Amino acid sequence: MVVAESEVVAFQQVSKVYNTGTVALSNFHLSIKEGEFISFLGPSGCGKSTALRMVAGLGEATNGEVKVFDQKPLDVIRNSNDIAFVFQDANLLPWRSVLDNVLLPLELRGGNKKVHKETALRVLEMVGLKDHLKSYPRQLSGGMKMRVSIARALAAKPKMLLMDEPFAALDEITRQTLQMELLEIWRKEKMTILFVTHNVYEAVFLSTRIAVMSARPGRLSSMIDVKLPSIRNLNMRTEDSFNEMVELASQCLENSTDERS
Ligand SMILES: Nc1ncnc2c1ncn2[C@@H]1O[C@H](COP(=O)(O)OP(=O)(O)OP(=O)(O)O)[C@@H](O)[C@H]1O
Repeated sequence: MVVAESEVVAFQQVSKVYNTGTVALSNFHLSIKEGEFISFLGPSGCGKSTALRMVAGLGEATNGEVKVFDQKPLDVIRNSNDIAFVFQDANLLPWRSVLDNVLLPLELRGGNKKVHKETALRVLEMVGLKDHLKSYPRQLSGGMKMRVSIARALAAKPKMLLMDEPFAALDEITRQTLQMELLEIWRKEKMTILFVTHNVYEAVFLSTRIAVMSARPGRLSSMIDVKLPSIRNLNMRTEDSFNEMVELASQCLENSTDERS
């Protein structure tokens, strides 16, 4: 189990109003500690992606402040590789092989090509793609494309992984396999993971804590400590303790939706 220690992300009374007038976040307050696996759970349009994107420096707070490693997110992005982002769409370059897609961000950074290749091979092995190095995206299933996308993010050795509904487009079996693999990577690499989902089961299965957000404008409606063993496995889903957590998260989600009125 990774021990949560210092604060790595702080949302301090953050409000976000887009120039269309949409209030996406209102007084959003949350502190995330090193090594946590935090899911943002909430109804569609409640500002989950907006919050996640702000951690990556993609959009500034209208009011309040977001701090990452006690710095402005953009400064972290500019000066380090500490943050990596995985989107729902794998966003691979179709003309580059699996290996070359993972190598691209490393090449752009410059440095030793041999070391980059070793790094790329290591992360591709972690996601189970070492036998597909020369394949092209068109030859891969949706799950394999997502594995490449995760490998590409891991290649930079980030301290924090931001994931915006990465498994939403995958079938249930692939989704479960990737969830298990992600937990394994999280444990081995000792990263902090911020994960957006609107799937209650997924949030409970993956997270150490769940930030339940209320419908627009998004606020933190409740924080759930997921009281399950730190090592998760797929059989847990049939256990009472798991289903009780799902029940609790569903109830919080329902209450957060009621807060709209
Ligand atoms: N660039 C933008 N300009 C204007 N409005 C935006 C922009 N991005 C998001 N919004 C609006 O802000 C609100 C929150 O959007 P956001 O994508 O953060 O929600 P979400 O909870 O991630 O939604 P979903 O679960 O459907 O992906 C929505 O009403 C959305 O339409």
